[in-house]
Amino acid sequence: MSERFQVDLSGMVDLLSRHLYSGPQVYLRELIQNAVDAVTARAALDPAAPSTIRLRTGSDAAGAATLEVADTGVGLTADEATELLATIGRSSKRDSVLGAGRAEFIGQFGIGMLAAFMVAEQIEFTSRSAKPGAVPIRWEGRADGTFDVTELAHTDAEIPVGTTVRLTARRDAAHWLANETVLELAREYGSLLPFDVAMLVPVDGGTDVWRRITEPELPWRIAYPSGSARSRALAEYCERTFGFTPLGHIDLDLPVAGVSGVAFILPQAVTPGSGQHRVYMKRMLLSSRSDRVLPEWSFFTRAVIDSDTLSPTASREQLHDDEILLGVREALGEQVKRWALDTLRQPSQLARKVLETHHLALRALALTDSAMLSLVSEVLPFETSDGPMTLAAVAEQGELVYTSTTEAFHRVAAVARAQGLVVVNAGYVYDADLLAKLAALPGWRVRELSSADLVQVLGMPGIEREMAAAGALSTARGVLAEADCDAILRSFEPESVPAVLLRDSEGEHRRDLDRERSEAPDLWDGLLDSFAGDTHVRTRTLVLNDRSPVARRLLAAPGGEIFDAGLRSLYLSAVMLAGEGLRSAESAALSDSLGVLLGAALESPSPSTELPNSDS
Ligand SMILES: Nc1ncnc2c1ncn2[C@@H]1O[C@H](COP(=O)(O)OP(=O)(O)OP(=O)(O)O)[C@@H](O)[C@H]1O
Repeated sequence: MSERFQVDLSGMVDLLSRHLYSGPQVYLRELIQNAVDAVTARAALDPAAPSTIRLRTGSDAAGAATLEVADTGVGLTADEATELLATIGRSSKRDSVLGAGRAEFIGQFGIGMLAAFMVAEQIEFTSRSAKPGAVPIRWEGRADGTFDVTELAHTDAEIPVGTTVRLTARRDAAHWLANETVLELAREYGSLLPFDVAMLVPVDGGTDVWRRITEPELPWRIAYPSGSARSRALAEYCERTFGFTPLGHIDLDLPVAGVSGVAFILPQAVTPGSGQHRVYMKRMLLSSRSDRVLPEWSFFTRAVIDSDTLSPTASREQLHDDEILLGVREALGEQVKRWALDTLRQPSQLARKVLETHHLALRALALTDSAMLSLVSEVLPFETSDGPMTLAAVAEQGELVYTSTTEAFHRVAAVARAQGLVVVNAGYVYDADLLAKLAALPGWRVRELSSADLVQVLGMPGIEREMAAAGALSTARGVLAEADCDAILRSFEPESVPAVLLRDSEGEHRRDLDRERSEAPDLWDGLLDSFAGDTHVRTRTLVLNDRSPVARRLLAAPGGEIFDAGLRSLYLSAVMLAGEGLRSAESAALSDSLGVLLGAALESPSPSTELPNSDS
């Protein structure tokens, strides 16, 4: 003879609460959802039937907390109660006979009732089925896995069609049935349900009043006299729901997939990857922190989405990651992009605020889409050596040259500016990738700055100056070799910058020198050799500025301790100017060099600092 599996109820409840649900609070969602499904099933049989759900907390004779959820739904006969309520995994909503119109139901797994045992010692159903002539019944189930069903001899008026589920709290879970907790949870899960759901709550003066939990219509579907009235109402809804006043909103609508909603634009910048959207399934909250319904780059919004078609996981707290979800995510992402393309190109206060606040998100978005990339190039200001400019404006002037690190940008910005060369700082997150993508678009000439670019724009000093400084430069190269740094002389604006440091990791400078040497007349050979004699390719080059009085004075000074200290000071301030920061040995070297310079200056005070002779 074949036997049936035995199920240990407390083991099942433990399994659900620890491994399936995020916590005991979901018990209320399951109860409300069963009531909603029952009301939906009755409406399918009789569209004129009442459809209300009422919640009421209290306590029993022994003082244990209780909660009643009463619905005017389809109800249960004694046989159905025995079969459906006491069989784990059995659901009327998958049944071809009982589940007429089943696509309308939220429940489907037949395990939701078990969630009530996470907080209840006992669950009691008092129900009258909508079937003609049905006798009211009471089903009592206990946490130890036992249950009773009794038929009641009550009149229709005493027990109308529908079901009242009454939970008696477990001693350690009474707080889950407290009035304010139930009210908060009911609002969280059920506020968008298309039914009249109300709860009895105490008000000042000791009386109880029925408070409606549900909003009359999906907030984004309500008709308003004007667009601005609608925007205001949606902003208020956002404040109630998310606790922030949005910069604006984006309507989301995918009728083919039964998906609609609204994405609110956050008033502050947020870090990428923090998608926390509210997802409703047939208008019952599924998740308040979903990152699946919109693409990752839409982290500058918080969306509220309702769906008829997406599938929940069994915990009903996540979306099933299937093809439909993938399609919905992509299509909703397209709607966000379309909004950005339409709104941000036109100058408006909203466009300005969104660009200012969410430029990072827009950069992330531009990486995924070439239309967005060209939008970003037209509207987002980037840091350039000529102040903030859009990439399109930079490109208008010719080739777009950029540095891929902020350090490199700082190293060259002042000098580039003075030579009229516009350099874009692409050192911030996403920017170098953006420029690389832009380079692949037709009509764009984009290139990373090489030190050859700068060496080219820095003017050569006159031949006499080269000759005069050759010895000092050679000494300087000897001193800087300790820092793996080369030294050259150029003449450039601004004269207030005595020296700049170029990073030359790929040896561009070396190639540059080779090229110059091959093109130079004989007269230059010796000079250039004095730079290039050492075959070791230095990683950096200190470019001394022949227009700077400081650099000129140094090059005119005799070699020795003071020359070395002056050169090291120039080198280390160029390192700092490049935004590299000093290592501890370098700080010590700077301090030593300044000590030498100060010492020399104090030992031989210049005539101008001498006090005037009192006799004269
Ligand atoms: N308020 C109610 N009115 C009428 N029938 C109910 C009610 N609550 C539960 N039932 C019946 O009990 C069955 C089991 O409910 P349960 O919540 O365990 O599963 P479900 O709602 O079918 O699926 P899910 O696990 O997805 O919630 C339901 O299918 C339904 O037939």
